[in-house]
Amino acid sequence: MKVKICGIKTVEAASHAVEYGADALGFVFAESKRQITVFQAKKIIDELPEHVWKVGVFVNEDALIVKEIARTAGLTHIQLHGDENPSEYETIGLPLIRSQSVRSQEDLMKVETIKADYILLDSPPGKYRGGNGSSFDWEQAKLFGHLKSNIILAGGLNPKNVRQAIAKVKPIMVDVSSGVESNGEKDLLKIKEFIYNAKKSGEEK
Ligand SMILES: O=C(O)c1ccccc1N[C@@H]1O[C@H](COP(=O)(O)O)[C@@H](O)[C@H]1O
Repeated sequence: MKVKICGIKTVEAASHAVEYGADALGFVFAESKRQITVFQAKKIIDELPEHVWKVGVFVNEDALIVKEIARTAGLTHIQLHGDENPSEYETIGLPLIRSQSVRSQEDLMKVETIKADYILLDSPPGKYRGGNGSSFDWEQAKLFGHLKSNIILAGGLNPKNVRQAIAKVKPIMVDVSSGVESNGEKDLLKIKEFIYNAKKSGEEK
């Protein structure tokens, strides 16, 4: 099971997450309490090992701006978390992760039409387009990861529920932001516990 820790804002949180086994780190360039600048992201990314995915999270940002941010910061993956058409971002030349809110089976049927390298299942937007700490009914997406091999599960995950979520949906990767924070900041113990619990639930894909 692969793990992405999103909303990274410090070298300390990034380096500990990698030490605990994170496969991917997310840097939010969209409107969010976790938003960082391209230069803050670059400073962190410059310290990271090559194998770790450096994922830029964007909401309805112009493709040329995304490309420039990706080049400057050293991103390896682009997460589109708004209403974007992924085909407009293909020329960036990086793997694309497209979010899909899950309210119903109809939402899951839309996944078939999305042309992206990875599909990220998330709860519907709250105050921000993502990172709101609320989960959707995983029963809706039961065993969806067995139907498609590129599913990332997100939305309200935390160290206590991640194993149950993985068992239900069978994703290739889990993604968390709010669930590994205390008082609005990344909590190193929660990050460690989340990664341990996710990796322990097996299902290497
Ligand atoms: O993390 C954010 O602040 C954020 C802001 C805007 C778009 C996406 C964002 N993060 C993504 O949201 C989901 C769910 O996060 P949470 O665990 O429920 O807080 C996840 O995919 C993050 O990558």
